[in-house]
Amino acid sequence: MTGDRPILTTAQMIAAEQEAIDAGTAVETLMERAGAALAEAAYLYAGKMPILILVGPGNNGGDGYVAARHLAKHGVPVRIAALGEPKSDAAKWARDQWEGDVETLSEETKSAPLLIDALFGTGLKRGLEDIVVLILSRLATEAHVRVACDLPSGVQSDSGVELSPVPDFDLTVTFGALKPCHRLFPASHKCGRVVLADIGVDATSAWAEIGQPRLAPLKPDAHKYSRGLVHALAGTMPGAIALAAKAAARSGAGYVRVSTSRSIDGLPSAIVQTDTAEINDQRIGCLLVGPGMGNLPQVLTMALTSHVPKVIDADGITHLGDPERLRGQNAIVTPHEGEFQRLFGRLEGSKADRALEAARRSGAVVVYKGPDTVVAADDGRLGFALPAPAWLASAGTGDVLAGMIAAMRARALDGFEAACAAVWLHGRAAEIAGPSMIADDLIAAIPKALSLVDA
Ligand SMILES: NC(=O)C1=CN([C@@H]2O[C@H](COP(=O)(O)OP(=O)(O)OC[C@H]3O[C@@H](n4cnc5c(N)ncnc54)[C@H](O)[C@@H]3O)[C@@H](O)[C@H]2O)[C@@H](O)CC1
Ligand SMILES: [K+]
Repeated sequence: MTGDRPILTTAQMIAAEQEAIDAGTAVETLMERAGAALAEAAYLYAGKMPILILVGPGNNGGDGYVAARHLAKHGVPVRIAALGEPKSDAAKWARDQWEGDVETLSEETKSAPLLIDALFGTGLKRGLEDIVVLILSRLATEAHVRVACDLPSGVQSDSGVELSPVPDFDLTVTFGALKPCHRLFPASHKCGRVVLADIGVDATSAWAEIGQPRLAPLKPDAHKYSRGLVHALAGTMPGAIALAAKAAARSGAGYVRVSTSRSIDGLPSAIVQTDTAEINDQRIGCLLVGPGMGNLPQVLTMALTSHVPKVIDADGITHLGDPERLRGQNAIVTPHEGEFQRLFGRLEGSKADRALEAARRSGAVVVYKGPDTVVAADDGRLGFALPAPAWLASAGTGDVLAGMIAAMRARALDGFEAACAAVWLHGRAAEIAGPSMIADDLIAAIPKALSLVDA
């Protein structure tokens, strides 16, 4: 995912910051850049409106003091309300640079049209005290625009979990790199727009946001097999495999074939229906099993005898039973939460940790679906999807995703890249299809989503 925006844990962020400090950049310089970026982003977003900045005791609060100084230069009234005195040297430095008053944050604190939350960032250790939650919630409700410094206070940076209730923000300005909480639910849906400011810290990681895929353009001498043959195995519910097969075809597979014991109505004539399995055909770029498979575990067992790359979805996952069956299968599995727990049990850690552990245990690429889909590979790569539209939660959209992944895999992307490309395109197709879409409309929107990537 070269070029995609890296996502750093708190430990990685501290290490990156330390590297910059060791190379000669003072921590105050980093804070100055962060606070200036926060001020600029807030000003560009909200314009000239009176501001209240809430500052905490750590460096997140330090960023808030710096931002106040920069915003005051624009001639807007800026007030600061502090939750305690600054504790770190850098935050004390930032406090000393601020020439205005500092109020004590309390139930009496008056709101302002623009609220900037610089209470806590990556250093949050526990939930906010109840009284602070209440004050923050009131001030957020009374503001017209809410901006979070680095991340909303109350959010645990590495997991996206809310350690205490968090209001909705319009904008989050983060520094150096995205953090897992910007892309993991529920925090991902509280951040609003996320602006990433460069503060001169070198951020590299095997974790990244899933960005726009780079698909090789079609070669002039392309033929149907070079574009990829997707072979789908039907089961008891043909509607689901029909959706997946159509999605594969619309995603650019050169040839889509469905093995089925009875004719499936409504499949385009371009999708070939066959009553033989043909799973050992060496031309197959990707085998697709699971959507609508129903209670026919023998279909999965047969698929697992084939050596071609495969996507295993839905009932296929349910019937796997043991993740070890995936080892050596060159497989991509696409569980939602319930299927994930059935296959891998209740794993520890954040969704990112769980996805990676599942990939290590199975050797498969794991597309762990939800409002915060992540894609994990057993070599440690982890992709975080952009927040997907909520209207994707409807019947058949998972079958469509499985078909899209199969098409990307069949065009010879590696399993991880194929899954990331399909997840990105699926999200964009959903945006194009709009709030009242059904799974069929999502398929119809795939060509427009593909045109965004110029493939
Ligand atoms: N890592 C980096 O490269 C940079 C980080 N910066 C800022 O620094 C922030 C991290 O700063 P810190 O590590 O000082 O952490 P924070 O500012 O998030 O807070 C840490 C302080 O809050 C206290 N604390 C934690 N949870 C609490 C709770 N629930 N109630 C009361 N007190 C609590 C801690 O004891 C500590 O004193 C980032 O979020 C970012 O805003 C920027 O200044 C620029 C550079
Ligand atoms: K904050």
